Order: sequence, then structure tokens, then C-alpha cells
Amino acid sequence: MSDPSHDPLQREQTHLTESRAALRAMRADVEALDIRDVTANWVNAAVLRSQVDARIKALADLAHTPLFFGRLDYLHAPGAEQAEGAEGEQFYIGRRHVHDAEGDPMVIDWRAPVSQPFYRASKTEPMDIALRRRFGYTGGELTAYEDEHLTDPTEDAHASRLLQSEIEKPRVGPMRDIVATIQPEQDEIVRAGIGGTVCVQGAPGTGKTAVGLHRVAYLLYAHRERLARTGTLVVGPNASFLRYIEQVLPALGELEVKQATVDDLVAHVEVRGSDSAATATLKGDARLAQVLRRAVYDGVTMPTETVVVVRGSRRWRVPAYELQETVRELLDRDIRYGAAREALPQRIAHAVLVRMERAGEAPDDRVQDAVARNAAVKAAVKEAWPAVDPAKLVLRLLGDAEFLARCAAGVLSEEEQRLLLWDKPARSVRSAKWSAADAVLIDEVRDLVERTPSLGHVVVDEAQDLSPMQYRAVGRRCTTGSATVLGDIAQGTTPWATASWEEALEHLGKAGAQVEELTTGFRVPRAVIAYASRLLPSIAPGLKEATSIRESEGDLVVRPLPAGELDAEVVRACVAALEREGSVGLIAADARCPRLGAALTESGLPHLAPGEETTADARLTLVPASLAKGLEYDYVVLDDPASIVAGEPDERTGLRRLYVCLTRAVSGLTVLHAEELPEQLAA
Ligand SMILES: Nc1ncnc2c1ncn2[C@@H]1O[C@H](COP(=O)(O)OP(=O)(O)OP(=O)(O)O)[C@@H](O)[C@H]1O
Repeated sequence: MSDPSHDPLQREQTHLTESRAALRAMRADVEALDIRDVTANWVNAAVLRSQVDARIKALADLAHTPLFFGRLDYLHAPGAEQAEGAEGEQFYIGRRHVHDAEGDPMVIDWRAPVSQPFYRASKTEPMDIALRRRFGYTGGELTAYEDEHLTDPTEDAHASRLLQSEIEKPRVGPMRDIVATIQPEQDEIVRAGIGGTVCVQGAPGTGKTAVGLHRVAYLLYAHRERLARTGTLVVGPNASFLRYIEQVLPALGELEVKQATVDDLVAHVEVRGSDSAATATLKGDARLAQVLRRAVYDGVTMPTETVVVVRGSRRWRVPAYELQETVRELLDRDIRYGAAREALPQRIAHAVLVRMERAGEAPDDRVQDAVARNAAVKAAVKEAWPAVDPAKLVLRLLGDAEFLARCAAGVLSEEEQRLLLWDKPARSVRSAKWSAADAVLIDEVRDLVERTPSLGHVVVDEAQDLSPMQYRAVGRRCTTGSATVLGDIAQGTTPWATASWEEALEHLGKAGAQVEELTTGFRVPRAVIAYASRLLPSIAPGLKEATSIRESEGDLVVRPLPAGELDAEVVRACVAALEREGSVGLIAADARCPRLGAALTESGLPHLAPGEETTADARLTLVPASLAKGLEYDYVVLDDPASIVAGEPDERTGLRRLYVCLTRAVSGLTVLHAEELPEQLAA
């Protein structure tokens, strides 16, 4: 019998077993922590307890996520700085750091500098790596490995089988992490410095979402303390998309990242109304910021009367011209409306104190505070610098034609002003039928009144759909931080969708940020992307067709049907797709979904809503076209493209929506139609 210590696979399996034991020991250590002795009171104890619990959770050994997926053998021991306490020349790369009882590393975090060559080293630039080994797992067991000798001139560079099979794995359940297979062009974005904002344009399935999430994980590793203080946020297009991606970061050990839609960020009022496309577009126009600023400052009036403060037997007078000077000075200063409003009574009180001193009194700070609260001073402030309630201000602007005309003069045409005005002015903030675009306006006003706190880093996914005013709303949440902006111009399906990234970045407050392009597609097979790309000249003439890294051509079936047979054929196509492995998505125009849902149920086919977790038993999702963005399914059945196009306010938006729907398939796409196909597809 051969000696197991000489079998490389067995040696690696032993390292896995030992690493697992070490991880268990690390967890046991944390669990055994007795915090009673170190905490002075129950508040501290509760805080510490939750930190300890989070750490215990982070140290869980998840059966289906391999503890390490790669190994690097350096030619030389890396410099102390790069190795960060990891001595030696051989490193196992995994999702988290694991060390043995002596504190020696068993597994190195994928985000550590020493792990970087795993993603970037090549034959042309070996980065001091002699051997890169990738591990293959079957059901949690280490069953294979694959080597690249990067500095061996006799070995040809070849595509990795393990990499390919990881990429080709069927989809089940929510989105997973890609730590084991991040590609060099993706890694550059993931590890870009925290100081700068990065914008990524990428065709469908090029990994933009994946890259954004891994970038957050990387930044949290590299700047843990700073970001723990300031916070991180991922912005996505809708709740079902956020549900689809919500497990990626926890799987990478990051539990603290907030996720929200833009609507969530600006939810200051209840949204119950909607706007026409033209009105919503106008409300999203950056010129509105100027109109709102004028509206906020519209109430500021130059004082015309002397303020008289009575204290004891004495009267102190501050004349109007001096008050005017103070107001003018506050207007010139670059501070928020609310901060200036708080400063004004203190300024007036100061003027009174100067007079007291001149008269031989010796007032202290308490006197100044008391004067600032004096009724006469308060009345003067109310007159000169009235309080602004953001929702009430927007309510007035949209309901009062004269006020709007004053604020919009020279900025919006009369016709545009008419578009903004409500047909019937709302009576109160509570009864108003606010639209999503209105909520963004209110958020803008809030920020004019009081500075919005900035987070450390914000990732914006599907950013092409944001209006300039929405960009501003996101931008004020990262004024002192940085952003990662991800999107695809060709997938812009709002009437106000971004036409150029340069412009979008300006609205975000990050003008001049670098724009990168991802071109390698990991999702859509060649035949399908080629078909979908027929739409590109009409929807985004400047953009190149994506390539596909998938080996299989993909199955593409396009079938015309008599109108009466469409529903039944769609159900049949779903049944056929369910016979294969992986998830199935039936995508249809929103208006067609109730009918198709009923047809599926009638045929005994249970189905999920988008974002609901697919499992081995529940693999079919009925996806309204409006929610397809960002999602993917192994097999897609696409119902009647013409009705998807017709569901949008204009043809370009309709064709872009269709492009999104056509690019959700991982293995196969079946298009069934009763109406004529759009001519661009038929070509
Ligand atoms: N390096 C990689 N290794 C393995 N899989 C990858 C890699 N990069 C991306 N993928 C996979 O490709 C699929 C598409 O990725 P993702 O959803 O991030 O693309 P996207 O560019 O955001 O697409 P869309 O424009 O449609 O929103 C996902 O299943 C993702 O896990």
C-alpha cells in the first residue's frame, strides 16, 4: 500500500481536516469567553455580547462552502508587509483566516495582499509564484486539484477545467459568491483603493453585481475600522433583486452591510401616487435642485425693524441695518439653511451682549443663551429666517402656481411648470398622493436644510436607471466616502435613464471618476447573446456585443404560434425546461403574468415570485418583465416579445426591456410568440 503522506491529494485533504479542526477550536475559544468579568455595566455587556455572537456566527464552518479553494507556492518568502503575519512560502487561500493553536496561519483570507496573485498572476507576470493550485470539491469533500507552474517555461498556459466547471454550474437558489474564480479584470475593480470612485459599464452577465459585492467585502477587510464607523450600503433596483443578492456578503463573513433601493433611502413620505413619464422625467431633472434651493430660501426676508430686548429695567436695541448685515452674511456662508437658522439668534444675542459690555456690564455665556431665547429675538428670527419643513415646502411648490413660477423663473419653461403642478393641490402632507419622484425632491430639500450624514462607501447597482435627482440623493450619502457605480447603458429602462456615465458621475458628485468596462460574459451563452445583441444598434449604438466565456453555444429556440395556442405552449415549454437541471424562469410582460400564472396553476405547476428562493423542489419562477433585471435562470421561457415592448411608454424603452429579458438565460432560451417579433429581432 502506498504511504498516504506521499499522495498529494491526501495531503491536501489532511490540511482541510486540520483547518476545519482549527476553525472549530477558534470558535470554541470565542464561545468560551466569559464576559462577566470585563464589563462594568449591562450596556457594555450587551454590546460585547452581540459582538461576540457575530464573531461566533462568522466563524461557522459551512458544510457546502469549502474552507479553502486554492494554494499559492511562492518562489521566495513574501515581504513581511505583504504577508501580514503569514510566514512561510505556501499559502492556502480561502474565505476567511484560520490559524492553529500556535497562531500560525492554516488558511489566508482571499482579501489579504498575499492572496492577490491567486487572481492576477499569469505566465507573463508570475508575481513570484511557482505554483498555483485550484481545488475541486464535491459535496463539501476535496476531490480534485489542478496545478499551474507559472514560472515553468515548458508548461503551456491552458484554460482551467475547475474554473470552467465552477462557471458552468447550474443555478439553484440565490446568488452565490465568486471568490474562488474572480477574474483578473474583475479583481482590479474589487481591489481598487477606497479613496476613489469606480464606475463600471458592462454587458449583461459580465459580473458587475458580483464585483460590486466582492468590492464591499474587500473594502471592509482593508479598512475595517473606518468603515465600521461610517457604514457601507448597497443600492439595488427593487426588493426582489435585493433578496436575490442578500446572501452573498454574509457568506463572505460580512454581516453589517445595509441594502436598500433608492426609494427606501428617501422614504420620508408614504408613496401612493405616480407620475406620467414626462412629469417623472422632469422631476428627476437636475434643474429641479436649483428650483428647490430657491424655494427653501424664498422665505428669507431682510429685517426692517429694530429688535428690542428687555432685560430687567433696561432695553437693548439692535437696529434693522445691523440685522440685515447678519442675514446677508449668513446667506453668503456655505452652511445649511437649518444651521444658519440656529446661528441667527446667537448672532443677534451677540450684538446685544456687545452693547451690554459697552455699557459697563459683564455678561457671560448664560446671558447670551438667555438673550437668544428672548421672545423678541425669536420673533425676529421667525420673520427673517422661517423654519422649513421639507415635505410642506414641496407640497406648496407643486400646488401653488405663483410660488412655483417665482422659484422656477428662468429655469423651467411655463409648459414645464404646468407639468409639475398637481391637477388638484393636496391639502396636507398626509393626504397628498406623493410619487416616488416627489420623495426624492423632499430628500433634496432635507439636505438643503440639514446635511445628510455620509457613509464610507456606497455601491449602486443597475445605476443606469437613476435620474439625475436620484444620483444626487445617493451622492449626498457618500459625500465624504467613495462609490462603486455599476450598470449597462443598454439596459436603461426608465424614461430618464443615463445617457453617459460622465454625466451620471457629475450628478453623483464624483465627476471625473474612472470608468472601466467589463466585456467577458459569464452568464449568457453565445447563441443567446448574439440573438439579443441584434437589438443593440437600436438601443445603445455605441456599445459592443458581449463575449461569452461559456463553452456551450446554448440552446436557442424561437417559435411563432397561433394566438390561441400561446398560453398552452408556454406551459408546455416550462414543463420541458423543468425536465433539465437547474432553475427555470418564465418571463412575460407584466400584464400577461396573471393569466400565465393561472395557466401554470391549472396545469399543476407550482411557481415562485422573483427573489423567492428557488430550491431543488421549487425551480420555476414567474417573472414580470419589469422585475427581470439583474436576475438569472438556467432556462428561460420568454413569452411574446411584442407585448413586452408594448408594455413600455416608448419603443426604445420597450426594446431595452426586451434586451434585459433576453439576457437572463444561463443555458437555454425559448422564445414563443403569437404577435410578430419586433423587426430588429426578426432580422
Ligand atoms: N469570475 C466569475 N466566476 C464565476 N462566475 C462568475 C464570475 N463573474 C460573474 N459570474 C457569474 O455570472 C453571473 C452574472 O453575474 P452578475 O449578475 O454579477 O452580472 P451583471 O453584469 O451584474 O449582469 P446584469 O447586467 O444582467 O445585471 C452570476 O451568476 C455570477 O455569479
